[in-house]
Amino acid sequence: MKLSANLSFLFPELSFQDRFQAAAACGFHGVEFLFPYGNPAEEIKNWLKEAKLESVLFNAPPGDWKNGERGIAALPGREEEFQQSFQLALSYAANLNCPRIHVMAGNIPVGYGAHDCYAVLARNLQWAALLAAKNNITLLLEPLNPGDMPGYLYSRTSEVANLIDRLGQPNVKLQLDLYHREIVEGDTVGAIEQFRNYIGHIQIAGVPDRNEPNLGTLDLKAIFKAIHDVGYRDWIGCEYNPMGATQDGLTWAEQYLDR
Ligand SMILES: O=C(O)[C@@H](O)C(=O)CO
Ligand SMILES: [Mg+2]
Repeated sequence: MKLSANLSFLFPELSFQDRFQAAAACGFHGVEFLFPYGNPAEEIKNWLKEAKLESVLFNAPPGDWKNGERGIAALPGREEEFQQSFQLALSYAANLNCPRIHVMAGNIPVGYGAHDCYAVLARNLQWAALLAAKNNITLLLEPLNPGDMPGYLYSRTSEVANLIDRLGQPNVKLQLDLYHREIVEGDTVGAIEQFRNYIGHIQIAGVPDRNEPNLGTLDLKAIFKAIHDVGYRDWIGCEYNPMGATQDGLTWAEQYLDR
């Protein structure tokens, strides 16, 4: 298992910069984060280099996060802003040598239905996928549980799989966050098997509290077996809120970390 430290969640007591060295000291070789845009890409590139870490994943700009926006890729009337912000994400990806970008669809706006949003999202993704392909980048779509993300366009795995089928772009994939999956639909092991061919990235956290994956109801043994058995050998993002010091809570991951 290749575990990636999600630096937007882990090491919350440290500055964003210091989280890179902390992840390396815990034995991670890859890191991911939600939004890198508060720092110049060159700066983050140096932090990665100094800590000998790979950049695994980050999100395209989500719109006005503080005021509740959770992505703009599916928002009618925001197409130009989407294209500009996606270009910014691409430039960060090029600088950080990051092969994955999570594109957040957004919440269904008042006055529109899911159907309108899917039409906008499909057009935006067709455009973005071609551009990303030229840069060897995979775009990811992640079903999110409505408790954490009320109003988000999709929460079910099959909704994203159907969209991926309709798009027919080989570099648009599913970001299967096992925490969201378990909360919304359960049968997480079944999802790993059923949606194997759609998966471009996996994330993990304990259910239902989003702490360490071993705290809660997830059957980690069965999950790791399923991930192995379906032949997934890529990154698994540790995207959870540590109960205490991050390094103390990594006992569940001991065998997969280089320390
Ligand atoms: O699961 C999550 O919350 C993240 O992976 C994300 O990208 C949206 O916040
Ligand atoms: Mg996630």
